Amino acid sequence: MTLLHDLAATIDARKGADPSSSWTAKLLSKGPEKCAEKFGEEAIEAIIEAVKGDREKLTSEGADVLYHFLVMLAARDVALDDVLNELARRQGLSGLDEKAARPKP
Ligand SMILES: N=c1c2ncn([C@@H]3O[C@H](COP(=O)(O)OP(=O)(O)OP(=O)(O)O)[C@@H](O)[C@H]3O)c2ncn1[C@@H]1O[C@H](COP(=O)(O)O)[C@@H](O)[C@H]1O
Repeated sequence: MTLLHDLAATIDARKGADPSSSWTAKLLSKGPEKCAEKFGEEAIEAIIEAVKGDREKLTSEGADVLYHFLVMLAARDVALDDVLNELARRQGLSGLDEKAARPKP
């Protein structure tokens, strides 16, 4: 189990929990659209710090992004392992080669 797996398990365990007891439960109770919106906000905050070049704030915002990404996945019942398996499938395949092999319109 990695830290991300532990966090995903904690997030899953918050499904249906009392929204007043946890931020995750509160966010999940608002539905997948709200979870996606929050992920988008966090991504934009990370982008701003990346553009500014503030490494410390980008690190902190990056953690927010990863956490809220996992919440967004959980809200749509997508398992972290499914995303990791997709990444594993792509391992060793150059992004440039993959793009060149796409069917031409
Ligand atoms: N990693 C996180 C994590 N990262 C960020 N957050 C919360 O995400 C919320 C949103 O952060 P913001 O700074 O955007 O807060 P905001 O109030 O929306 O700010 P504005 O948009 O209003 O400016 C805050 O309440 C943060 O505390 C997190 N909340 C929980 N976790 C993990 O999830 C676990 C379970 O948490 P609970 O569900 O709260 O028990 C925790 O033990 C942590 O491991």
